[in-house]
Amino acid sequence: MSPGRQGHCTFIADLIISAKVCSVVVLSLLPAVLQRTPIGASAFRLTERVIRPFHRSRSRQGAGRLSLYPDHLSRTALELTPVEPAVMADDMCVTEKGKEMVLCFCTGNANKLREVSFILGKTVTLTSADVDLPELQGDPADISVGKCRLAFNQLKQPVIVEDTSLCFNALGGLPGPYVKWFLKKLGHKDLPKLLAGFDDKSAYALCMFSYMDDTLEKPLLFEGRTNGVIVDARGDPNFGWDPIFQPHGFDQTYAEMTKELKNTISHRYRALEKLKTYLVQHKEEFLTAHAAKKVKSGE
Ligand SMILES: O=c1nc[nH]c2c1ncn2[C@H]1C[C@H](O)[C@@H](COP(=O)(O)OP(=O)(O)OP(=O)(O)O)O1
Ligand SMILES: [Mg+2]
Repeated sequence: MSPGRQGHCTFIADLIISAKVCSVVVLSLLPAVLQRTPIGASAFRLTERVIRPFHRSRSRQGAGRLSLYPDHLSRTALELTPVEPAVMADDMCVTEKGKEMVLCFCTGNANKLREVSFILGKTVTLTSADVDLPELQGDPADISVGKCRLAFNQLKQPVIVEDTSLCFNALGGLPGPYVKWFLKKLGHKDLPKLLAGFDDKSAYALCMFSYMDDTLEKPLLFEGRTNGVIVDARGDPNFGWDPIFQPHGFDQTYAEMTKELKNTISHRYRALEKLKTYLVQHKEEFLTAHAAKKVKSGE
C-alpha cells in the first residue's frame, strides 16, 4: 500500500475509534441528563431499553444504597419489568413532616416492591434498599427472620424483609422457599410438570414478612397464606410463578387478575394486613423512640 493510502486508512480508523468513544460517553451520560429535564422521567423510560447495558452496570455499583421510592423503583425495575410510576406516585405516603413512620423494605425484587408499596399505601413512608442479602435455606420463618437480622445489621434503621414460598401439597410443601431456583431452571411454564404424576394439584402461596427496629430484641414475623391450585400457565408472565397459581374461589390465575384484585387477596396482602395492624397499634411508640434517637444523635 502507498504511504498516502496508508495515511488515509489510519485517519479513517482514528475517526471510527473517536466516534465509538464519543457514543459511549454520550450514552453513559444520557440517563443523568434526561432525568434532570422537565420531560426527564418519561424520556428516560423511553430510552431505558437502549441504555439498559449501561444502566445494569451502574445499578450493580449502587447495590446496598438507600433510595427514596420512585427513583429506586425506576432503577431496579429495569432488570425485571416495565415500571408504572403513576400508581406508585399516587400511593406515596405524605404525612406531617417529622411524624411519619419511615420503614425500609429490603428487596432486590422490583415486583415485590411495587406490590408492597401499593398495599401499605399511606400507613408508612416506604423507602427501599437493594441490599445484597444471601438466599438463606431452611424453614420459611427462619429464612425471613435471618434475612431481617442481616438487613437490620447493615442499615441500622426500621426495616422489613419478606421471603415468599410456593408450596405444592403433593410434594410435602416443596418447592417452598426454593421456588426461586426452580423458576430459574425450569421457567414458570414447566413448573406444573412437577405435579404430572399426582392427582392433587393443590398448593399455597406463603409470604413471611419480618420487621425489626432497635427497640426490639428480635424480628417480628407476619405470615400470609393464600390457598389455590397449580394450573398450566395463563396470563401476564411478568412476575415469577403468577401465571400458574390460581387462588381458590377464582377462575383466574394471579397473572390474569388486575393488580388491585391480586393485592386484596394475595399471600403478600394477608401478611401485610397483619404488619399494618401492628404498625398502627405501635405508631406512638415508634415515633417516640425515633424522636428520642434523633435528639440523642443531635439531628
Ligand atoms: O407474588 C408473587 N408472585 C409470583 N412470583 C413471586 C411472588 N413473590 C415472589 N415470587 C417469586 C420471586 C422469586 O423467584 C421467588 C421468591 O423468592 P424470594 O427470595 O422471596 O424473592 P427474591 O429473591 O426475588 O426477592 P428478595 O430480594 O426480596 O429476596 O418467588
Ligand atoms: Mg431472595
